[in-house]
Amino acid sequence: MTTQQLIEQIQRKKSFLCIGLDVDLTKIPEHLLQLEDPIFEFNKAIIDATHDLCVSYKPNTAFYEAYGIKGWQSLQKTIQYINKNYPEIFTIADAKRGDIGNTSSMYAKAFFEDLNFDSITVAPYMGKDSIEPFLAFHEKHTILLALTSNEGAFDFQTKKVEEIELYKTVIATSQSWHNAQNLMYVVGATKAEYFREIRKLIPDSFLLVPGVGAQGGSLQEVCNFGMSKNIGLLVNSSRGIIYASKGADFAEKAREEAMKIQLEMQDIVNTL
Ligand SMILES: O=c1ccn([C@@H]2O[C@H](COP(=O)(O)O)[C@@H](O)[C@H]2O)c(=O)[nH]1
Repeated sequence: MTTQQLIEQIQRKKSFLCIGLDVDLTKIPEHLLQLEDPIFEFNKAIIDATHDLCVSYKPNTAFYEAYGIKGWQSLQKTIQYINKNYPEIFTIADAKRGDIGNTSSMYAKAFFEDLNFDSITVAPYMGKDSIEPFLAFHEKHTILLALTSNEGAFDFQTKKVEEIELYKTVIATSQSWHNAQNLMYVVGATKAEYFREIRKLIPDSFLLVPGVGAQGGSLQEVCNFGMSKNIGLLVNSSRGIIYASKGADFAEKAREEAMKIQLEMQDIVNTL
């Protein structure tokens, strides 16, 4: 998917919501556990109930890898279901990969070609040659961890190296890499006060923003400091939406939670 197609979808739906599909079998309704593939059935119901309110789904691969080969099959069925039924949706494999070049090429093939995701999250720690294999893919997007939502982000990411905070060096340096136009960045909603500085470096890049909902980040603050002229944000909530109810009404309740966020986003989009 091109960035322009993503922007058009945001304008059409008046939403920049990304719903995280982080399926934990201990948290889903019990009646689903009797089915052949409970993870896929859960995702399918959530997707059918929310696809018009969001522009993106983000399965975190850990929640699938944890269930071995069956988990990978559920992930594959989920992405195929989205691509077939809701092709306008921007899909994110939250896999946080990155390795020496030839290994990164294989990760890129796995997620972009075999699974056919639109994007993948990657860790910048191994540098340029670990990320450029992902950037080489046409109409695919590589989402670099810049300033993450967790407390541990302060251990390294905000530390200064030669007077500059590491997350700023990651952002500025990565902009010089080949095909840097295919980069997006992860910035946590819990770090809203940093968005103004980040926008000075990358005024137009898309930011994936996890951390509203269960982690307590504020959508309004993120938008105040982080919005670009084309919105430029994909704000993610996972647990806050998909686990709104453990009963038979789980999909309906997930829709209600997604709609609360989308209505807030609609007001924000309308002010542009
Ligand atoms: O900085 C980061 C990077 C990734 N995540 C991931 O996003 C979701 C958030 O889930 P919630 O349930 O809405 O808290 C999850 O998959 C994280 O691994 C993040 O939270 N922060």
